[in-house]
Amino acid sequence: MSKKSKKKQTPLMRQYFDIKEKHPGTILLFRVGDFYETFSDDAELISKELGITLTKRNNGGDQTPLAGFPYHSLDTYLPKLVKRGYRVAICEQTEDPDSAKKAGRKVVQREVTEITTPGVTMSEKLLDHKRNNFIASIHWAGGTAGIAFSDISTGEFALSQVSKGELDSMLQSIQPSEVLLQKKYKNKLPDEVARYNITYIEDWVYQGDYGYNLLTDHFSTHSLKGFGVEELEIAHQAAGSLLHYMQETQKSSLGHLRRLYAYENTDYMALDSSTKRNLELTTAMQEGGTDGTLVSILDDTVTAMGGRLLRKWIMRPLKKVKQIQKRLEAVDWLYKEHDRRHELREDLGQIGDLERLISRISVGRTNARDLKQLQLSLAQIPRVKTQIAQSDNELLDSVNDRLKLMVDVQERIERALVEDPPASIRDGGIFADGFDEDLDELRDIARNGKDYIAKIKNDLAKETGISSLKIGYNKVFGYYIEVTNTHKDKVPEHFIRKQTLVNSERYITPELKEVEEKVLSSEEKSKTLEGELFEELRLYVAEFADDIQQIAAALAQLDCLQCFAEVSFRNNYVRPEVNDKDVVDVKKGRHPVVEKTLPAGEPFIPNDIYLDNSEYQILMITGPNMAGKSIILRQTGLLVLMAQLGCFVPAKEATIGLVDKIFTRVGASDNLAAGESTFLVEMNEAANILNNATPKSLILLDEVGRGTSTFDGLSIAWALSEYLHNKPEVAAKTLFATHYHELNELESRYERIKNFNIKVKEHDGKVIFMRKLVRGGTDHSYGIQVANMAGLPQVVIERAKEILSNLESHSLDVSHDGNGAIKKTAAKKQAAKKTTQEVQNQEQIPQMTLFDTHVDPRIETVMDKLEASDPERMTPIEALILLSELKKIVK
Ligand SMILES: Nc1ncnc2c1ncn2[C@@H]1O[C@H](COP(=O)(O)OP(=O)(O)OP(=O)(O)O)[C@@H](O)[C@H]1O
Repeated sequence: MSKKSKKKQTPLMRQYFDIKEKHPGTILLFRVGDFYETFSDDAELISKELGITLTKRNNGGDQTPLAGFPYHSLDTYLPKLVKRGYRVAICEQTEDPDSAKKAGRKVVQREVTEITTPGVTMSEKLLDHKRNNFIASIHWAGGTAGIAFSDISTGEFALSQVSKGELDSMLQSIQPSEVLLQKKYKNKLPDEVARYNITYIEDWVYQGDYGYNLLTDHFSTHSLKGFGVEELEIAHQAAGSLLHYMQETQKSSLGHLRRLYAYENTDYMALDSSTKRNLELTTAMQEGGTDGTLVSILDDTVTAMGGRLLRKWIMRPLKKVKQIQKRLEAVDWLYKEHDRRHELREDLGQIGDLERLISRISVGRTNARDLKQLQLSLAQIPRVKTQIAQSDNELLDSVNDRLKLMVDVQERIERALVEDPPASIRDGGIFADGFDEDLDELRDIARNGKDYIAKIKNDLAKETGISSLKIGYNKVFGYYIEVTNTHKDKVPEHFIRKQTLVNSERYITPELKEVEEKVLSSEEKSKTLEGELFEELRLYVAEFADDIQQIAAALAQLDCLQCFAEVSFRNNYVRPEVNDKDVVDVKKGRHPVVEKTLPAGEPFIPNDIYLDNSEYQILMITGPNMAGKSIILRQTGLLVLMAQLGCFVPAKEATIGLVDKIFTRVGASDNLAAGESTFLVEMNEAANILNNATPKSLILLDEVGRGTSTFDGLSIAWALSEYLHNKPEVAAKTLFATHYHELNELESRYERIKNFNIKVKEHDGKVIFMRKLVRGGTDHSYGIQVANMAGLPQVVIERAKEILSNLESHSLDVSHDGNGAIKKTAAKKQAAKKTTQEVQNQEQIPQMTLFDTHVDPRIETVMDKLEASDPERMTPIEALILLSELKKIVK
């Protein structure tokens, strides 16, 4: 805005644009009387986003667009804007119009008091009580990313340094609602962060000692050694910039951010981002909600803190046998103690969200109800302690030790507040009678003002002997004493004459004025005093933020443990044996989610899985589409993961040799990252597995190679299996589900590869799924039968059968996927032959007669057409047209 145009503006608009300029990238809600107004571009934006009428306001001759809403609608509109990813600054009037007038100002002073952003908010309307709301900041140096994240609503603040490759998985665990980056990345956004809501910060915030100094200032420490994060220098910049941003937006001290901790990955099982997604731990792959996820089955926590911790646990299963056993033991005790567990659930259920309560209390965005809830929650602690006191269990004992009673805080709040305080801290009525003498007096005066004046009147009448003395009130003098002229001579000297009327005189006395002052302002004063007392109480409680945060952490842990016990009991899970050995042995295992979601009357068929590093390292699992291959794979992954969470598992018996990492690669069509080639995604994931697996890992490969031609895919799958078998450093336990029956050949060549299949029966041309994993390979796909069951037009099915039998009678061992689509084109034939040849030369695999070179050329054309078609997307008419085209070719 040029100076000239500034000159023309009205004072209010000038003030608006000045403040707006200081808060770039935010929507400025500008308080004008009882309204929050927006102008110019902001007005156009919010009118569109919130469906509010757009009007115009005179601005020094110009018309500026204007849109606003009443101040009491802030709670409705603010969350809407922030949920849509906007940052919103609230600009309040910081003085009343009278003071402005007295000071000769044309407009009242205004100030931005708070900025709410997707990642920095205390608003309950924006927060999900069972989820953290993290904001992260990232700083890259060389190949390392320093990352810091915080949830301002709970006081959590952590930092870490990871390789570029690990960053994606880390962000996946944290799922930040906002990511801070240096401005310099604006035009070259790194891939790992592209899908997040980015806020760009001035480059200097990430430079030099600024961040480090800001952190040490905030924590009042000389260094960060005490937090064990001194060495994480790259992450200091990230943590510093994050603190800078949070301070800027909150405009408060953030006293509840008490510690920094290093978010280390080494103590936890590694789950890369695709594994977290594929195993559907907290987010469903299809709709993105929680239905059908592991957390939807496991979460029966009864506190918000427990709910949030559970999500963190699920994203970071343990990797140390001792720690896992400790959790299992605690769960076991709670599992067996049914009565105690039920009572504990009741007691915990009465406890409010201590983490968020103390955060709000610390930053001052709170009210008396929060304090009351804190008190009532703390009052539950003795009951909780009693439930676990008898456990004689290491973990539960440690929880018990950390549950301090906080008697002083409780008593102070209890004494101070009324039973059911109001939501507002401005209107009084918060404090109990008897808590504060001055307040009692003020309330007494306000309540009994008239009695008080009457008493004074009686006292004065007695004192002066003027029985007709009256006390009256008018707006000019306030309270006054009226004495008729008859008694004028009895008026004592300390009466001050104010007015002479025909028959009487009016007086005041200092005592009367004092009382008047008290009566008239007692209500206002008592409100102000209550405000001060509240602030005092709030600050007193905020002093205990650290203790309360620790209690919250202990309660969250206890809640998760009882939740595992409850869920395990209800779902008939068993306690797994977790050890350091190299065997995963599950008897009658079930898929925790699928067993709950099958249609009524359809039982889940349990299966055994045995994996080790000496004989059963790679299980090659074949079976028709829909047989249950993917389910077996995922179920094994989830079972291992649950065991390492310290939860019981859906099985009859389970021994889990510790797994350091789980990798998954699921079928190409099951998971398509937008815009990326299916095959490329698949190969990236496969490469990641081969580069990072160890003999302690568990790999779940579902139809690797499906994204390319049969020969390429088969060759890759073959070579990959050999690599995992032959290379000792990566010889991980592997489940390999495949449609390539040719891979069954591997069993005879490699000692630790074993064939399994999921049994089906054929009856009247239909497939009956037995869902049983049995030893041995298969050589039949049943693809056409499954297509039939899926409702493909009969004419297509019949023709497909004809083509298949033709192909087979031509000894054309063409590999086809389960839907009958033939995977071969003339152009690819040469390349495919070459690939096979190369594989054969290098590895001397047995001769596979995949293609007969004496194929009728018409078949080639049919095959091309079929390959180009997608029966799943075809309408019956399109299928018929294709069929008649095919017929013409082979005529
Ligand atoms: N053990 C089981 N008990 C009962 N139902 C099962 C079982 N396993 C799988 N199912 C059912 O079969 C369906 C298909 O299973 P799944 O997706 O694992 O098949 P698939 O062999 O991987 O198929 P495709 O090769 O087409 O991907 C599941 O959605 C589930 O409803």
